[in-house]
Amino acid sequence: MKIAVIGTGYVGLVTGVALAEIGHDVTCIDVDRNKIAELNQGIPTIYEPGLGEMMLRNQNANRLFFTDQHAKGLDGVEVIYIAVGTPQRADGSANLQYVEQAARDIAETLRDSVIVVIKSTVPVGTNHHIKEIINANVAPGIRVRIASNPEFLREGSALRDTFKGDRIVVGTEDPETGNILEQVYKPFGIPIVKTDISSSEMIKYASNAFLATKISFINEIANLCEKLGADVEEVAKGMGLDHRIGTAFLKAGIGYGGSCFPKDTNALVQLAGNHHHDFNLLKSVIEVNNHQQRMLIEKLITRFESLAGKRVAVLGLAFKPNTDDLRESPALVIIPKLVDLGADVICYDPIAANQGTRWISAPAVYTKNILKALSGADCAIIITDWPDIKRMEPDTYARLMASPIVFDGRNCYSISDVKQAQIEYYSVGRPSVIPETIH
Ligand SMILES: NC(=O)C1=CN([C@@H]2O[C@H](COP(=O)(O)OP(=O)(O)OC[C@H]3O[C@@H](n4cnc5c(N)ncnc54)[C@H](O)[C@@H]3O)[C@@H](O)[C@H]2O)C=CC1
Ligand SMILES: O=C(O)[C@H]1O[C@H](OP(=O)(O)OP(=O)(O)OC[C@H]2O[C@@H](n3ccc(=O)[nH]c3=O)[C@H](O)[C@@H]2O)[C@H](O)[C@@H](O)[C@@H]1O
Repeated sequence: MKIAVIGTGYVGLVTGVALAEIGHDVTCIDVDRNKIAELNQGIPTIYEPGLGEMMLRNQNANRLFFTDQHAKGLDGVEVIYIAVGTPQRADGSANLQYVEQAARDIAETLRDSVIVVIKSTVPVGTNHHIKEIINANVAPGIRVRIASNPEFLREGSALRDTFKGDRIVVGTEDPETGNILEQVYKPFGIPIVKTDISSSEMIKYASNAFLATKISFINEIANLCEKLGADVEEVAKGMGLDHRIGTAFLKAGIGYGGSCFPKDTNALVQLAGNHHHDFNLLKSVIEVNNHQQRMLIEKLITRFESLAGKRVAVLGLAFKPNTDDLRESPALVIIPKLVDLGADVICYDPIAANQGTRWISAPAVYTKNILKALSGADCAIIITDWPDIKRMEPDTYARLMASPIVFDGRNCYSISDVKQAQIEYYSVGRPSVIPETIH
């Protein structure tokens, strides 16, 4: 099938590449000329393991094209995906200006009837609003059908999530549109949930809000474990083995970040409020997360009388491993606060180090060399559980640092391993380790 994808951010690019990989003829359109130029040279504009090879293979097979010209990209297509951003407005609601603009661009360019699929995460009611915009601007006689098809991929495992996802959700106004999209997706062999448009839009927000709730729940349990002498890793394992609960998303830590959980939970609270529904549970989930992101700093302040002049190594900038994305990363809260408290901050990230100065204005040094970051440091803070950080022997901290005091926001090491290394260790929801010699 001939398909266009509007937007080549994370979702648009992965969607375009995956649809080409299963045999469709795909053109991705973006208004960002620099991105299109890079993509046309076979350079992926996001960091995602395996994406570059798949992209190039499909470009070489003439199944995948990139353009900044809507007229060229939309010519003769049967299905158009909208995958542009829906960032958060100051009041927490979703900013729909890019989706609305994409709808106007489509309407002004269309010459034939099509199905417009909204893949961007949008509040309930947006698909109907977008259909109205298109119908108001499209040439007479052109029939546009609309469909909601939310995306569930995770950054860093986007290809696996796309090719081996649990379900594909398709919300339509009529069964025929649902059947056509079912054909588009058939080669993936993933169960397809066909539903109405409003339910489909809500499935996306409810899923992200539920996952965020699981994380804030286990983080609250972790905070309680610290006070009561229990170990949250043991608790999560014991809970998760009950199939009704499940082990996924029960990893306690420094709080969730990223481009979606924070924005989508806020947008759902706003949407509820607009309909006179006070979503108290979700408001608490957000509050718990905001506190969790500051929790390591509180521990640091309790441990040190003053951070003035202390050399602090921050390990990890990205909001999670396998991405260079810093959006809503706890690093954005923690690093400026450390600088404020007078610390001399050096930050390590294997992939995102060169993004540091773009995102954080407070003065800090950024490096891709973990040994350089740790050498001579007075304490270390782990923000991202990158595999190389997790693989590092705990006694490396003792060997390299001026004083091996580690605040681990991701529970990277087992308590028994840490006890064998001569380091002082504070993690999340587990007993602290303070070697005899330090007492
Ligand atoms: N990033 C993620 O992992 C996931 C994101 N989502 C949702 O998918 C949507 C897209 O997210 P991202 O890919 O992260 O967005 P992004 O902000 O990284 O990229 C959006 C792209 O759209 C382009 N664009 C904006 N207006 C345009 C227009 N009128 N015509 C052509 N291109 C245009 C921009 O230049 C940009 O390249 C959002 O609603 C997000 O909530 C859903 C699941 C996962
Ligand atoms: O709508 C979206 O954009 C996407 O948001 C999340 O995906 P993503 O943000 O890429 O990453 P996750 O792996 O879900 O992690 C989000 C945050 O939660 C944290 N997390 C995750 C799991 C956990 O057990 N504990 C925990 O603290 C991670 O460290 C990270 O900061 C969802 O998992 C995707 O299904 C969804 O499509």
